[in-house]
Amino acid sequence: MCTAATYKTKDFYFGRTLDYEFSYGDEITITPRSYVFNFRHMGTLSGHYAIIGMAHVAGDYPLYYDGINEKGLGMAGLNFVGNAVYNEVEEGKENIAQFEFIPWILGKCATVKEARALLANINLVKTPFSEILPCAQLHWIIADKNEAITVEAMADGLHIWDNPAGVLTNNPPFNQQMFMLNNYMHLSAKQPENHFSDQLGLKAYSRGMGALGLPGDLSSASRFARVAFVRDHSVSGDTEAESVSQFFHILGSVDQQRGCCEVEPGKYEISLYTSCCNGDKGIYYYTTYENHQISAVDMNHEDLDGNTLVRYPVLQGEKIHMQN
Ligand SMILES: C[C@H](CCC(=O)NCCS(=O)(=O)O)[C@H]1CC[C@H]2[C@@H]3CC[C@@H]4C[C@H](O)CC[C@]4(C)[C@H]3C[C@H](O)[C@]12C
Repeated sequence: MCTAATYKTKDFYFGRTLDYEFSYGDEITITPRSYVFNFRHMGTLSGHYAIIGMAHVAGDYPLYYDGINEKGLGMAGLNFVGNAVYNEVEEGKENIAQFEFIPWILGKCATVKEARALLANINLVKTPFSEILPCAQLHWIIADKNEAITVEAMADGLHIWDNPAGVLTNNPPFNQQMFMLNNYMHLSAKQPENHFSDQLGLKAYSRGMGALGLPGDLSSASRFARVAFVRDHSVSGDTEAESVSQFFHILGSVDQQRGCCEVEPGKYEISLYTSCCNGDKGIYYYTTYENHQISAVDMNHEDLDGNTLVRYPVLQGEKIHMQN
């Protein structure tokens, strides 16, 4: 499972949790403007927007899971198992392999509006990256400071949904996730009033009862509702520290602890990392399951006109601030 969200204070923030039972070996990876992308069916692309994000680098190719570009456009791929369907190559279309989708959009588009235009002629194809890295079944969130969309390639075609909630999790398809939010329209951050009965002296005996019924489990639909509620009610100051802190609290509401989601005997899905990109400043913040201290890589500290990938390892290990 995974959860992605957008957030806005003074700046625009975008990030995700990556929940799985093992890591593919990821690095915070900056692709500078002159790095040459050799698209499988679309020729080469150099001279594109610079990108920073989390990627598994294979043979000098950045297989991005999530990231932002220098214009503040963000994109993340999340599991969509059983529903994602990719096509055969089609003459006259822009044929993009699933693993090329993030570089294609973030390399070429400055805004969601531009991404929508590029998506009009796209054909997401099933060409795998390699034999050992076959197609991942994903759907995507693409967002900037003004709006977000969800892209789902399914058996009945490519869906591009407006995403006013600014969140994405996994199954079921996005329109169903949005519909299920209707079930929670009575939830509130305020204390509830007794509409149940005027015969019974019911009262709020605890704080937080306005959101009683918000699902607390780890299922994709429950995480969708929970993070949508938390994000929508989030209050934060405008400073970078306050905003980043609040963003990690939003995604903290769907954090997965080892032991609660057993995927096979003795194997547990956990939140391997949580990211928070500042789209305006080009900074990639992250924490990991084993490292709650926020670490960060700033793309503007690198030469963005270069042609080789810049890679930083994910820092692990808890740093405990002993006070005596
Ligand atoms: C496992 C992750 C999703 C986690 C998730 O959602 N778990 C919920 C399970 S559940 O759905 O809730 O049951 C996904 C998210 C992004 C993926 C990479 C994308 C680039 C690249 C694409 C290539 O084609 C294959 C290798 C590749 C490195 C991919 C590996 C893996 O697939 C990644 C990490």
